[in-house]
Order: sequence, then C-alpha cells, then structure tokens
Amino acid sequence: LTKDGLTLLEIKSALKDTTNALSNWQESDETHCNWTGIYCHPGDEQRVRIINLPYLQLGGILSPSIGKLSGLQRLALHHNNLHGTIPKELTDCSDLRALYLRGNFFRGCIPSNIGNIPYLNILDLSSNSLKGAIPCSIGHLSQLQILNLTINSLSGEIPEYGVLSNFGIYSFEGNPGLCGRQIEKPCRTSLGFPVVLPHAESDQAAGKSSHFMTIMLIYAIAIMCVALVMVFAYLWTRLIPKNEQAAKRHTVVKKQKKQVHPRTSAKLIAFHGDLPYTSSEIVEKLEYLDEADIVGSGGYGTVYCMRIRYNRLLAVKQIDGSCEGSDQVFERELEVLGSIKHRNLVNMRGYLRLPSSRLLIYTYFPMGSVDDLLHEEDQQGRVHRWGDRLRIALGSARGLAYLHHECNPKIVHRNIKSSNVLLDECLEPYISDFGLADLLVDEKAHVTTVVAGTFGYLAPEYLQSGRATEKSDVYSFGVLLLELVTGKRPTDPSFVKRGLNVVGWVNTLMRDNRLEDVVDKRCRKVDPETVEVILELAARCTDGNADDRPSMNQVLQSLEQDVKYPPPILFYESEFDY
Ligand SMILES: Nc1ncnc2c1ncn2[C@@H]1O[C@H](COP(=O)(O)OP(=O)(O)OP(=O)(O)O)[C@@H](O)[C@H]1O
Repeated sequence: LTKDGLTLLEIKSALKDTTNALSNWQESDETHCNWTGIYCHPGDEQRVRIINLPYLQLGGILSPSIGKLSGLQRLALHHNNLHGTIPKELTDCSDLRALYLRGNFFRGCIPSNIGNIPYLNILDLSSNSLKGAIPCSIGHLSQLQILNLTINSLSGEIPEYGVLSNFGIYSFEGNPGLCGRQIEKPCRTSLGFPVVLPHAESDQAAGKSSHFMTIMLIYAIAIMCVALVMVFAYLWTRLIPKNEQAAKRHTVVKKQKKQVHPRTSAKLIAFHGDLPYTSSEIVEKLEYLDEADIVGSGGYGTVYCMRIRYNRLLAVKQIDGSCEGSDQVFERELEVLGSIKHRNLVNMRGYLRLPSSRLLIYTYFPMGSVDDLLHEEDQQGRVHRWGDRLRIALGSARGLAYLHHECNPKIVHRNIKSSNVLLDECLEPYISDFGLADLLVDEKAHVTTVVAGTFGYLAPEYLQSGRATEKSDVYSFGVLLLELVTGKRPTDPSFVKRGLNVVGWVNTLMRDNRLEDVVDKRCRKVDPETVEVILELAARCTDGNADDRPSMNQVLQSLEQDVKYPPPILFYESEFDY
C-alpha cells in the first residue's frame, strides 16, 4: 500500500464499522483504489480523490489523519453516527471541493482555519451539534456555492465577510443563537446597540470602525422602518373593516371557519415527536395556502407545500372525502405508518384533524419525484446520468424490500410508480404513500379488492382480481425499472397506439436485438452491460405469472451484486458526462 492507503487504514481504525461496510479495506491489498467508497485520481492511481461513505452507520471519530490526503476532492460521510470534533487537520486538504458531514453527531466548533481550503464548493455541516461562532474564514472560500449550517447550536453574529455575505436564511436557519443581516435578525441589546461587533480579521482592522458605523446606520433605518410599519398596521386594523381583510385571504380551511374555529378544534398527532410545531401554528399557515402552493393532486387528495418556522418546508396532503365517524382506528393505523422509518421511505411526520378535513404532514422534497425529473424539462439534466438512474433503482428497491420483508405486518404498497418516488438533493430516492392505499381505499370501499394503483404499473392479476400482493408490487417495480431505462411513461402514446404497454414494447425491441432503441436517448455514458442486467431483472419482475417473479429481497440482492455503479458525480464536475 502507498501512503494514501496507509492513511485510509488510520482513518478506518478511528471509525466504528458496525455493519462491516469497510471489510474490504485490508492492509494486505495491493491497492486501496478498489476499496468500498474510495475513488482514486484517474491519472495517478494511488492518490485518493473521493471518499464516499454516506448512510453506513459508521460510528467513532473522523481521524485527524484525513489531513494527509492531499489529493482529496470530495469527502461525503453524511448520515452516519460520527462523534467528536471536526478535525482542524481537515483544512490541510487544500484540494477539497465538496464536504458533506450532515446528519452526524459532531460537536465543538467549525475549524477556524477552514478558509485554507481554497477550492471548496460545498460545505454541508447541517444537523450536528456544532456550537460557537461561525468563523470569518469561511468568507475566504471564494468558490463556495453551497453552504448548509442549518440545525446546529451556532451562536453570535454571522460574519458579513467575503462570500458569507452571499448566503441567506436557508444556510443558517435552525440556530436560535445566531443573528445577523443574512437571517434578518438584528444583533443588538435592548438599547439597540450591536451585541457583537462585526467580525473582521486582523488584516481588516482598518475597516472596522467604518463597518461599525454602517451597521449602526442600517439599524437606525431598520428601527424607523419597523416603527412606520407599526403605525400603518395600526391604521389598517382600525380603518379597514374586518370583513374586507378576511375576504383578502385565500383559505384552505375556510369551510371549517363557518362551523367552528379550526384552531380550537384541531387535533394534531406528531408521530414520534417528529413535528416540532403546534397545531395552531400549522392551522395558521394553512389559512394562507392558496392555489400557488399546490404541488399536485392524486387519488387521495391535494398536496400543498407549506412554509413553516425556521423556513422549513412541509408537504401537506389534504385527504378528500368525508371524515365523519370515529377516527380512532384510522389514527392508530396512521401511527403505525408514522413509526416506519427507513432511509428510502418518506416519513409521515404528523396528522392533523380539522372539523371537516384531514391532513397528512410530510417533509417536503423540493426536487420532486422521479416522474417530474424524467418527464419534465430538467434544466441540469442530472437525472439523465445512467449512474443516477441506477442508484434511484437501488434505493427504491431498498425501500420496497423493507416494506415487504422487514415490517411486521408486512406492507404491500399497491401503487408503486415514478410519482411516488421522491428525490432529495443528492437524488437519493424515497418511496411515498406506502400504507395509504390500504387505509384510504378500504375505508372508502369497505372491501379489500379495490384496485388502488395506477394504470400502466398494475400487474395483470391485480387488475383482474383487485387483490394486491407483494408480487403485484414487484411487477410495478419492474415497470419503474423500465421507465428508468427507457425514459418513457408506461403508457407512452407511441406504443399504446400500437396496442402495447411498456413491457410489451421493450419485449418486442429486445426480440429484434434493438437494445440501443430501448435506452433513453437523453441518458449519457450508458454502460450496455448494466442495461442488460437491469432489463433482464425488469423482465423477471414483470413476468405474467406472479409466482415466477422474484421477491423484493431477491431483486435487491441482484441490484446490489450484479450491477456495477459508477461513482456519483459531484456538482462541480457537472460538465463531465457519465
Ligand atoms: N412530500 C412531498 N414533497 C414533494 N412533492 C410531493 C410530496 N408528496 C407528494 N408530492 C407530489 O405531489 C403530487 C401529488 O402527490 P399524490 O401522492 O397525492 O398523488 P400521485 O402520486 O400523483 O398519485 P396517487 O394518489 O395515485 O399516489 C405528486 O406530483 C407528488 O410527486
């Protein structure tokens, strides 16, 4: 092993690898470049370029040895269980371009010399327990495009130095102790003076006093503006009739208002304390939702995007239909669904019952669904990389296999399709709407044999009998695989008008050996070998005979073992094709 290989072993020895994810990191190996999560520089095979080990339940600490990896460009350790501090030696990795450490348990401060990493594009330290002030040196990172320090315990004034002045509330929210212009929260005492003088490093000392005067001036103007707004608000409430104001509001819950005030009769259930908002806070925001906030509507109702405290976004699904009768059974079943947690499943965070409507509350996914990204104009073309599509297939299989094989009682989804696979900003997939078909369709129809799915994805036997099984989900998953390969909706008019669905269409092309016509033309750097593996798997999933289809665990095993995944692409490399 070369120097970098030995450094990786030092890093491994500080980690707690409970799932044996790093079992192939062995000192006896000739090269470290084939180790899990390690990618070396193409021209210089022994220098580590990427460490990509997210979601592996790694515990322990991040070793200061990391600083010895001088060629490291991307360090992605998000969503593990890492503790300790972020080592200051990390700042010796002067080639670093992307740093993802969110979703761990790091404590202490952000290293004060972080500005020594000149090329850093992405700094994502969200959801740790970081304390202290934000170092001014972040302002030196002139290439920084993404900064995520949300949900920590950082405090003091956000420096306005350099690139730090470009970031707004989305970079800093969820840190109650922070103040500053970027989050529109003035830093001042009860007398109106700043608590903390604007940060400046020694070489900026000369500019300090004029900066201070500018800040004072800004505060004076801000206070005058607030006073003016208050005067106007007073006149508004006094002079404009109440009913005229009310008429200006679009309301989602206005129906209830006539009967009984929703805030007093709303019942909120937050599953596993996952929703740190009160029912009146949510109801208040609901009152201001209008058509512009509609994300889409489906078989069960309309989905709205709602902005709440700390500028967090929630997706609120208003369930159609009456809500008479006892809610007890319904609520108990919802609680079971709310307790299901897996990294590839959309977590239901709460349920709000109002006098005449019911709302399910989820985290909002701003990247939308696989359906959106495949079939709507995608500016960045990110989902047109073959590697991304493969990883979407893998993550979705993990989520569905969990529902079928790990949940007790098992959950048959009944409506697997691309609009029910949501994506986060790293294009990690999350299956949504699981368990709802059973809960809502049965509730409406009082029978279990109602077809709940979406045409094009439905297994033939499910269409005929109305009885959903794990194997009918496997069929729908096979259709999803075909959608990812072909980029076509399962009911694309080009083959539907010839009397075929996507399964029949692909079968016809494969029979004629026309692989190149099957694959989505927009997809870049497709590896024909993996296409064949996926198509073969999709063919088994969509077998006309349910008994001959594999289980989801077998599908997952095949995706994990038979498919070679290209390394994920970084934002800053977006000009490269894959
Ligand atoms: N948490 C969420 N974040 C972002 N978008 C969402 C979220 N949940 C649902 N959506 C989007 O809202 C739209 C409506 O979703 P909904 O689940 O109600 O219907 P659907 O998936 O289109 O059909 P069906 O009711 O058959 O599942 C879809 O485009 C879906 O991708």
